[in-house]
This record gives sequence, C-alpha cells and structure tokens, in this order.
Amino acid sequence: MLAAVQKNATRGDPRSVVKAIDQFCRQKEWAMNVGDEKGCILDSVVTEVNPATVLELGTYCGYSTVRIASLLPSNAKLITLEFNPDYAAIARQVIAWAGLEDKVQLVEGASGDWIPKMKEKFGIETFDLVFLDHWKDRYLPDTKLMEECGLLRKGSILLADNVICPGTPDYLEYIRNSPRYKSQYFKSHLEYTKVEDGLEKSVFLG
Ligand SMILES: O=C(NCCCOCn1ccc2cnccc21)c1cc(-c2ccc(F)cc2)cc(O)c1O
Ligand SMILES: [Mg+2]
Repeated sequence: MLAAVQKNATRGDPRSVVKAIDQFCRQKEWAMNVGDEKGCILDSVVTEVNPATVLELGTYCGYSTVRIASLLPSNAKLITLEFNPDYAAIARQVIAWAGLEDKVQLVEGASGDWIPKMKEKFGIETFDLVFLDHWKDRYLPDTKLMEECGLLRKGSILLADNVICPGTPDYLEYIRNSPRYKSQYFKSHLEYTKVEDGLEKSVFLG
C-alpha cells in the first residue's frame, strides 16, 4: 500500500494519497481503511464540526488521518493513536507523503493507557471531535473513560466506524439510550464491499 502511494500519489497532495490507497484496495488487496464511501461521510462531519482538537482511535495506515487532517484549519491539532507499531510506521510515512505531519501527532500505544494522560501529555482540554476506529470492544469502555477524564465538552462529537460490520453492539446500545448523547446513524457499506456498515455520529450533551 505504501509503495502504491509513493508510486501513484503526488507528495504534498492529500487527495492523491487517498485516491492511491482506495485504488490499491479496490484493485490489489482489501484493507480496513474507512474507504471512500464512508470517507465522504467522515469528510462532511469534519467540515461541519470544523474542530480545533481531534482524537482518532485507530490510525492503521493513516488513510482517515490524511482525510481528516487535510480538512482541518491551520491551528488545529489531530492526535491519532495506533497500537500496532508496524501500522504506525507505515502511517507515519503515508502522513508525511501527504505533507500533513505538522497537523498530526501519531502516538503508539493503547487507548486505555493514553486517554487518561491526554491532558497532561498534550495540553488538551477537551476534544471537539473523536473518530473511533480501533478495537470494536474498546469503543464503549473508552467512551466512558473519556467522559470520566473530562475530555468531552457539551457539543463534542463522537463518530464511530463499523457500528454494523464488524459491529459494536454494546457501544450502540449505550450511546443510543444514554440521555447524555444525541445519536444519528449514517448507513453506508463496509469499505470496498457491498456489505452493509455505517457510521454513528453522537453529540455529547454534557
Ligand atoms: O478491526 C478493525 N479496526 C481496528 C484495528 C485494530 O485496532 C487496534 N487499535 C488501534 C488503536 C488502538 C488503541 N488502543 C487499543 C487498540 C487499538 C476493523 C476491522 C474491519 C473488518 C471488517 C470486516 C472483516 F471481515 C474484517 C475486518 C473493518 C474496519 O473498518 C475496521 O476498523
Ligand atoms: Mg474501521
């Protein structure tokens, strides 16, 4: 995938990086990027929220990192967390090829360890937008952890990938029934397939 980006995408052009990855995943081998269909929904939410602070849980190869960072205002900050060092190494190169390294802080480690340290380590007050795309059984515990750590403010937006496939049933149940969130489901498809999937957008009400 990285070779395809370096061969087919233009340095400093995030759109060409996104296009090169999508082409590779359609033509060569499937990969678990959010993809172009859900990616357009992601773009519209990022544009609407126009966040100053973003947390992405699950960098993978940096596809959604590039999509988000390319839409952020110049002073905005995107912190992206990746557990797998091999994925992180690739993502760093993809993000650099897109010319977005100044907007992105890639952190290696587990969400459960890093979420409680966000304030002290990165000088973050609260996140305007959180994109959840990591282990599906961590969406719920990490959302509760972000609440407890005071990382969400009235109006913070949570956008969760894969709420249908692979699925995050406990997260959906919680977020859709909690009086502290207003949720909306964006029906789509699993990246590069016809299988149903979707994004759940939730506003924290404080
Ligand atoms: O599994 C998926 N993503 C997660 C990766 C590990 O994330 C681990 N990870 C990354 C930061 C991080 C921080 N703390 C803990 C774990 C942390 C994932 C899987 C599929 C999928 C759908 C159908 C299939 F047949 C097979 C796979 C699709 C997706 O879009 C996904 O996002
Ligand atoms: Mg995903």
